[in-house]
Amino acid sequence: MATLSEAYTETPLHLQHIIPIDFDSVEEVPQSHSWPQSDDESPRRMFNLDGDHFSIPAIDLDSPDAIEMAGHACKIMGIFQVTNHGIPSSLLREIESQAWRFFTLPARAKVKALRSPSGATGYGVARIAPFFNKFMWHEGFTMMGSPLEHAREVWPHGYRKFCEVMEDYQDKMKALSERLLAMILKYLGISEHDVDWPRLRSNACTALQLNSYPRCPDPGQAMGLAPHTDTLLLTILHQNHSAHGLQVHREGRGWVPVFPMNGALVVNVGDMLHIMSNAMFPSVVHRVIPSENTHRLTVGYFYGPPTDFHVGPIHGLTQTSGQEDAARFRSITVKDYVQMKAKNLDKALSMIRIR
Ligand SMILES: O=C(O)CCC(=O)C(=O)O
Ligand SMILES: [Fe+2]
Repeated sequence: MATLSEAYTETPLHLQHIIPIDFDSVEEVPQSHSWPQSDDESPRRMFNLDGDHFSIPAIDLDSPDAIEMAGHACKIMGIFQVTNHGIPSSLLREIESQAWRFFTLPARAKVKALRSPSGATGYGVARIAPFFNKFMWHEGFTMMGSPLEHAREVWPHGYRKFCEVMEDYQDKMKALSERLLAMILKYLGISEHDVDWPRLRSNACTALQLNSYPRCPDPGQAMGLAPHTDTLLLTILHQNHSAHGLQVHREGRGWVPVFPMNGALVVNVGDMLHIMSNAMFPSVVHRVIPSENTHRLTVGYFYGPPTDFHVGPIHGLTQTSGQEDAARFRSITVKDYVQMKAKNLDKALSMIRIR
């Protein structure tokens, strides 16, 4: 069976869409990174960190209402935060410090871990970069399992700790993803049999992404991460509590900030859960705005089914006879959907929509 990494080999990237600029060497936002101000998506037009006191629901996973609250949040917004999630705060601090250790290296050291043109792991610009004609104020490091090969290039004698932390974090995030997914299925009244749960879990596609948004001389002109939805089932994001920047798009309200909450992790619905829920859960559109004062680091963990798994509206949700419940998407393998998204970005969902 193909791995998630192999699903990306069909869409090789040019080096200009892999190597980030050397953020240490720029004193102003270069043309290549300056987003048009007339554009609807312009960061300046939408820049509004203080005006709106909207906040996404925070759910205590130990609470007896956690299932109901998580399901409801998926339905209403596609995003929520969780506390009492069981991830030790020491591990969150450690992963931040390892991410910091990597991103504060000089550019010539970071490129030793550069993603290969047809690869999915390693250091580089965001994978969505080729869909935009301006570059983002962002650099990332993607892992699928052990980062050993890349880490050894960067620190020939000091890679062990980095690898240990990244592997430990992925193990714990996998368990948390399974727990959250089981809660969500329960909320939907879906039995584990209906989604072939043991198979879904057995070879899950997962990825870990360290994100860095260096301090930006003019954040109003720059875009940290352009608007997108996440591809797999669920994303769990750790953002440092002092670092704002994540925004979600809300119908009728525009861009609203997701303020970090100390110790909480952000969970959002991705395209595959949107498809499986037959569009009951929105795949939340989100983006990141850089800051003038803070170098922001975040850690995203993406969880999805195995590459050969067929993703489609869950049978139990489409069984009733009413039009409302008829399947809205055709079913597609994870591998095909990942490739379709790599080639078409936000058009991918509509390409499998049948009503
Ligand atoms: O860094 C963030 O706040 C969001 C990251 C994100 O959306 C992603 O990695 O897909
Ligand atoms: Fe995302």
